[in-house]
Amino acid sequence: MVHPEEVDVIIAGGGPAGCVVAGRLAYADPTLQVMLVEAGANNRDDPWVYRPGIYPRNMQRDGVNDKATFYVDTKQSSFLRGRQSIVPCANILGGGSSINFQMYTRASASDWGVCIGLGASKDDFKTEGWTCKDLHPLMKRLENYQKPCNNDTHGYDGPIAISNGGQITGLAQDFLRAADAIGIPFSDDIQDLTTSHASEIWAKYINRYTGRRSDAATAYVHSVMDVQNNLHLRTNARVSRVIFEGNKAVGLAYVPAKGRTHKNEIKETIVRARKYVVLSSGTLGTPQILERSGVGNAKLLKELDIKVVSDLPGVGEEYQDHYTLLSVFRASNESFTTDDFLRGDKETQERLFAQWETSPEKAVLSSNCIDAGFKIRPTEAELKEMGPEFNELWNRYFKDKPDKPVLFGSIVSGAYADHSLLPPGKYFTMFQYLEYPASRGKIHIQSTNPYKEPFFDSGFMNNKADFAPLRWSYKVNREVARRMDAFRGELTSHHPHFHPASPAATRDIDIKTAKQLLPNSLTVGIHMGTWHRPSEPFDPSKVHEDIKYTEEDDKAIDDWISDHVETTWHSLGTCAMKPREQGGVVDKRLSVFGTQNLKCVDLSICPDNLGTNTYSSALLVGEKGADLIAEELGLKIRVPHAPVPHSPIPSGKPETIPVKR
Ligand SMILES: Cc1cc2nc3c(=O)[nH]c(=O)nc-3n(C[C@H](O)[C@H](O)[C@H](O)COP(=O)(O)OP(=O)(O)OC[C@H]3O[C@@H](n4cnc5c(N)ncnc54)[C@H](O)[C@@H]3O)c2cc1C
Repeated sequence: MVHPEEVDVIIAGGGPAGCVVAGRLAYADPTLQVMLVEAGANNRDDPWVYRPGIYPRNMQRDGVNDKATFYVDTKQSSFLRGRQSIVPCANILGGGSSINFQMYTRASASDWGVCIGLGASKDDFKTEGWTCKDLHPLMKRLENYQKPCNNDTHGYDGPIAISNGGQITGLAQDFLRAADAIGIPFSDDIQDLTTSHASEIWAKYINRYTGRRSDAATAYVHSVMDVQNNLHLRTNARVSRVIFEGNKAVGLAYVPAKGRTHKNEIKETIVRARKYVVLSSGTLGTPQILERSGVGNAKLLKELDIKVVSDLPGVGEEYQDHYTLLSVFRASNESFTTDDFLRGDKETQERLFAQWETSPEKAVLSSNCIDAGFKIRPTEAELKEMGPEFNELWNRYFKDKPDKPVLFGSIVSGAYADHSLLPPGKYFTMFQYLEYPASRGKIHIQSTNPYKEPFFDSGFMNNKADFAPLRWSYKVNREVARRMDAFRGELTSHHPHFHPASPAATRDIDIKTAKQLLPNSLTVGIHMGTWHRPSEPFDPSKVHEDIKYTEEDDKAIDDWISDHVETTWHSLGTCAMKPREQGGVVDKRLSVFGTQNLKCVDLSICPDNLGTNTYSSALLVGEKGADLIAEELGLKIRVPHAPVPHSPIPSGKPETIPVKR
């Protein structure tokens, strides 16, 4: 079908937020013409999208798998000891929801504003209409929650499936018991918007009946395109700029996804929008489109010879993320882990792929094998050891907001690593996320050419306050790991390099486990001085003492943080919703200051960080944006949404949302 040259609403970027806006508006009124323009490929029926367990492959950067764009720090960072960090970002319909790790969490109530169950009034978004109380009905509207639950904060009729997936590994239960032993109690549900120090079986964006990933395009866009013909999808099309008449947005220009044209000419296609242009190209995409269109810091725009439509110095500033550290541990040979599958063992792969085809409702691949996790806050004693910079932040930001965790931790049943670099054996990985870093970065275009890389400064660790909680995080996670029954040592390459004589020095696989792994080896356990420091053999009744760290050990951890801290892929904040004079880019209705008919609807609008894996928040911002636009168009959002397609349904099970008509 030829695409229309004019529609009512055009949306740039098909990530979670863009898919919600496109799907909700199109479904609300079948006469409304809506177009969604996405730079990446269509995700529909792509088995490398919908099978949950293959998700690590999405981070392969091999020139074939182009489901992600990799943003690299333009300059070396002194805060990272001269390193340039890399932030992968989705480049496919569904955005992050098509490639992410599918971990389900939700932001704390005070991240938005005062909410049910939370005593004090805390309001990080500081914007009318955006308190947790305002947003809670929308949080419920998007969820098809498939776990047993003893609170009423979740939703059951929405298009996004949330469940435990096909299986929960034994390592998860082991982790929960060990976490409890160091003072992190188990809870049924820590995603109730207020719990900030407890552990749980960690839910996933996976449909428990079909075993498929619950991505936003399938839930919101394909569902509508299956039953109506007013939603026009254009994929492999990169939006270059907004078309303005004066300061009124009247359309979009897009170019082919790859700049391979003759003589590198820019071949733009223009689509006009009668009512709204919506930018949903994500935290790193949206500010670039705005700047190419003349919305941004006037000084920068003039330097690039771009006509200024609205002078907004905040565009591209205040980039935020969560910071990940991961430490890898040896697991007992009896443990179930995904290592053989990820390593490429043929028999294991054939078996697990076949299992997913025949029994997706209970298959290993119907899971991300990230089955348990916790949110934590430091104790008074721990705070004393965390230095003045973090204590200042604590007093200002965390102390009076008891619903805010400082860190998330979760266990992966396998090594989240390149298996070609690992010795044989089984592993588990401790993921650790700093939820509210004080550091900030920025992104700005360097050219009007949409194919030219922008200037990017992740800003990772450029505020000293972020070192202490990450150092604490490493220690806490190590204490949990050491107390697990499956623990068989530390993979020393994936830990800080402590002095070999330090009692804190890491110890690798114990000799008994190594001999089981390599029974015919002539070298297991040979004396090689400091090269070989095996763990003690496993003793189920051992009582553990916490490891003591010296100043020198702490310095080794800080260096390791600088060398290895990474993105959590949770970018937000570059087009903040706050007053214009404070660097704001959008108002409370998500309209871009100084323009007409132009909205930003994605995580770039967050004025402050959100303590969560951010898919839930991107969906929520999309739901809120859809409501605001629908209201202005005089429409009402229809619930439940169009039935989510799952065809071909592998097991013959019907869709999970029973649609009553
Ligand atoms: C590898 C990875 C793992 C993650 N793991 C989790 C997890 O386990 N749990 C969780 O909750 N969250 C996770 N996230 C985060 C979550 O997926 C994101 O926060 C969420 O997708 C952000 O939604 P968004 O709509 O703001 O933007 P995005 O998802 O970034 O979507 C933006 C879309 O716009 C498109 N685009 C960009 N520029 C243009 C342009 N010029 N023209 C047209 N289209 C454009 C992109 O291709 C993309 O599809 C992960 C993200 C990644 C990348």
